[in-house]
Amino acid sequence: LPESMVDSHTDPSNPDLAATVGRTIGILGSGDFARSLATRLVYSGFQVVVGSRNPKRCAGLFPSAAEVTAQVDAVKKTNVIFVAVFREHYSTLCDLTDELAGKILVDVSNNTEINHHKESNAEYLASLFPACTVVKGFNVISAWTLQSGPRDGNKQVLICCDNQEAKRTVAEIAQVMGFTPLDMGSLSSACEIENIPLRLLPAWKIPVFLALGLFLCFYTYNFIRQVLHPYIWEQKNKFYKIPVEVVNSTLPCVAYVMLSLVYLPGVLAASFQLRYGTKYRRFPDWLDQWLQHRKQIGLLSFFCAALHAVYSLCLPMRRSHRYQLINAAVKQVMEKKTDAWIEEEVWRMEIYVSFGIMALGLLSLLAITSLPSIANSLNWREFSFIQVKSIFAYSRATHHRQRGFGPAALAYQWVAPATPVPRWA
Ligand SMILES: NC(=O)C1=CN([C@@H]2O[C@H](COP(=O)(O)OP(=O)(O)OC[C@H]3O[C@@H](n4cnc5c(N)ncnc54)[C@H](OP(=O)(O)O)[C@@H]3O)[C@@H](O)[C@H]2O)C=CC1
Ligand SMILES: [Cu+2]
Repeated sequence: LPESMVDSHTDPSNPDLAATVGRTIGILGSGDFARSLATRLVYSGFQVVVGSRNPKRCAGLFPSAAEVTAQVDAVKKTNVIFVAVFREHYSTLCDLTDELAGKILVDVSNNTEINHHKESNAEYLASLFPACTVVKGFNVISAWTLQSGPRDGNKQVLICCDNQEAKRTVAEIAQVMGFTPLDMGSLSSACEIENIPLRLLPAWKIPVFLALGLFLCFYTYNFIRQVLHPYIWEQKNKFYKIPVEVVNSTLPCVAYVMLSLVYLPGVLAASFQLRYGTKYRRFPDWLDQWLQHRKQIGLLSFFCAALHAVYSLCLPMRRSHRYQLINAAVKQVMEKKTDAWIEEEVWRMEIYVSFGIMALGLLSLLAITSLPSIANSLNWREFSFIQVKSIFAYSRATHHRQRGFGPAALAYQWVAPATPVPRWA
């Protein structure tokens, strides 16, 4: 598992950090990424020298504090060089082999397809320049993020390299730029790091399929009950219920089951830990996976509940509802009844609607506090106050505090992962 490099470097008075500022950093290439990187580095207090094949043409595009020169000159002036060039053009840099010898090259490149090439871009660069130390990093950061400054949800820079010293240097640069460096180990992890920006919402795949599956099951059940059964046994045509009413009775079922699936793995994890008497034993893989998907499952549950609320609000807008109302009124007139008020029914509905609104309110609170930017602004007690006490009895919560971060605390968290996973995952 990735080990965060932050802890040992967070101290701003750290002499290593102070030494990085004011240092010269080189960039090869003058494209979007190079420009954003140069801007960020200049803001962060570094000297920047950009090496371009055509320095005159692109000098105006860079901040004035950055020096734009020929590739050879730029390389000579610094020991750390970001290669902001596509993989396809790495070989054109071979003219610089002598000047580059002994320096740190940072490979920031991405691919257009997962596992497109046999070896990762970084390993390819390392094979072209055996006398250099290649560090993989920054590819998970977009040019836009670089330019606008690191934001909460997108702060981590994954770094890997075979040389500890070089990795440390690049990690320090990332830190001065306001990012959170994350040590991903040796250069052989580069392939994994290069695949990250290409994955489409990896954490959402299982939860989305789960939600769809549940929806399908409940929809079929509700369809049989509300439409098919009356049709077969009473010859009543209720097919108009398919688009709204059946969907509306399906959504809360999905929301409830999903919400219980958010809390169930915590309980299982707690029993697992109690059974083995330790929290230092790994959970089985399926449980680990499940624990890590709780946030997405919870948010999908909220999504279904929110849709259910909108559908419910729209129920009286339908023409079918209007006809039913008129028919009932006509029927009542024919029966010469003047008052249709049934006290019990009225109370049932009032309470029913009120509870529904409150449940949705609580669920929104859970969903909002599970967003990283908000969860980060709460401390552990505040977080558990909202996540735990808004739902469970206070006695359970005091029980957690005695157990610290042990099994019981785990049981009721919605989002905190059992194992440290990178934020972007
Ligand atoms: N754009 C983004 O958001 C991100 C980009 N990256 C990576 O950064 C790298 C650069 O991307 P980006 O800046 O967007 O690309 P651009 O096409 O905008 O820039 C590429 C630059 O490469 C330089 N270059 C050097 N040698 C050659 C050559 N032989 N043929 C063509 N160009 C050459 C050129 O600069 P000059 O003419 O001055 O020599 C050119 O400006 C890529 O590897 C990309 O995967 C990674 C993360 C995000
Ligand atoms: Cu409801």
